Amino acid sequence: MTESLDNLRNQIDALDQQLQDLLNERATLAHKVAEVKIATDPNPVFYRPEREAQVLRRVKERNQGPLDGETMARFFREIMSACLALEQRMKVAFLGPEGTFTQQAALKHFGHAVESVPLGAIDEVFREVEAGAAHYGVVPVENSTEGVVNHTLDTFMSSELKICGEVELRIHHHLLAGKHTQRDKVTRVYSHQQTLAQCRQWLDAHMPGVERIAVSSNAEAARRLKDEWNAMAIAGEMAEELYGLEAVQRNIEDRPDNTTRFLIIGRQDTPASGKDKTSLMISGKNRPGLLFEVLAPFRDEGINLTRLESRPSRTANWSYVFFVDCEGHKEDANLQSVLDKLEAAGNTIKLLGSYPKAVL
Ligand SMILES: O=C(O)C(=O)C[C@]1(C(=O)O)C=C[C@@H](O)C=C1
Repeated sequence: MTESLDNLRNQIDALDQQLQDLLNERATLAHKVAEVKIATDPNPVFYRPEREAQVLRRVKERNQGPLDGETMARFFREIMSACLALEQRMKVAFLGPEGTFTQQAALKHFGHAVESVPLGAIDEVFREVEAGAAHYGVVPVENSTEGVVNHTLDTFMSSELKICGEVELRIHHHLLAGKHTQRDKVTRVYSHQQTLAQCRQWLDAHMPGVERIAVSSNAEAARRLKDEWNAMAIAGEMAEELYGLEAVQRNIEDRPDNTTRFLIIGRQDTPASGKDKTSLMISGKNRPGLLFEVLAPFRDEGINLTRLESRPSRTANWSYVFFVDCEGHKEDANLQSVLDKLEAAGNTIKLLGSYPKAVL
């Protein structure tokens, strides 16, 4: 016999009560953790990315369903976010304005119990964290279609901040119209230059005569539709909602798996979480075989590289620095050995940080 609706709802009510009690019990423990941190450290660090990554990984591993592991991890993401806010409310600077994908990435990584602060440029995000005006910052670093965000890599050259996390976000772009847009008279489309590039084929096919105008962010593109009747914007859902726009066509990105990676930047090193990545900047004297020599120790130690980029060094023309991402933590013996070998060969190494691999 099927159970009555009332009976099932009574059972849900009882479980909700238990869940609520347990959540508050957990929050009380997090509060005690904060007291221990304050008592044992003159500069206590409340946000612990390595611990959060371990908790989220465990949630996914032990999950039995029917809810899937990803969904369950998102619940725990928010639970820890709220617990952390009881210890200290995090101020997280991001590449704004409100409604950017970077803000979406910040909330995906930290949960919603943080204060997110929009800033106008990538280097402003770095400076805000360096000055201690924000605890952490979030900046884009690469897109699966368009490649690296040069400005972010270049800013690391002049910053002592550490990478303490990464976030990946599936990026969907929508063609948006404002309340006043006359859809048959559109002569221009606004978006960030990276977005225009990610939608190039779609725009060629569907809006061939329309001028593409690059602006500072997708959110800025969306904002402009407020006072323009013959323009459209390309932006994501967050900007669409924030600026009250209407989607004319959804998901116009050329590649359906279009993904952007973001970095979390902070002032502290992050201990090992068990599944980590390390980012390095390596420069050496320009000579035949330099790149080969730089890469050989990684091969010898069996360390997998996940990214390799070269950028002008900005110290002399035609000299370059290599940005290398690899698996492992800087405290791992084999990575230590790579760093020793590279230094012994006269290269300059800047450790940009070891941090947990993205979990969500
Ligand atoms: O374990 C800690 O250090 C905590 O502060 C607790 C907790 C949690 O809620 O589990 C909260 C914030 C930290 O970023 C990591 C974990």
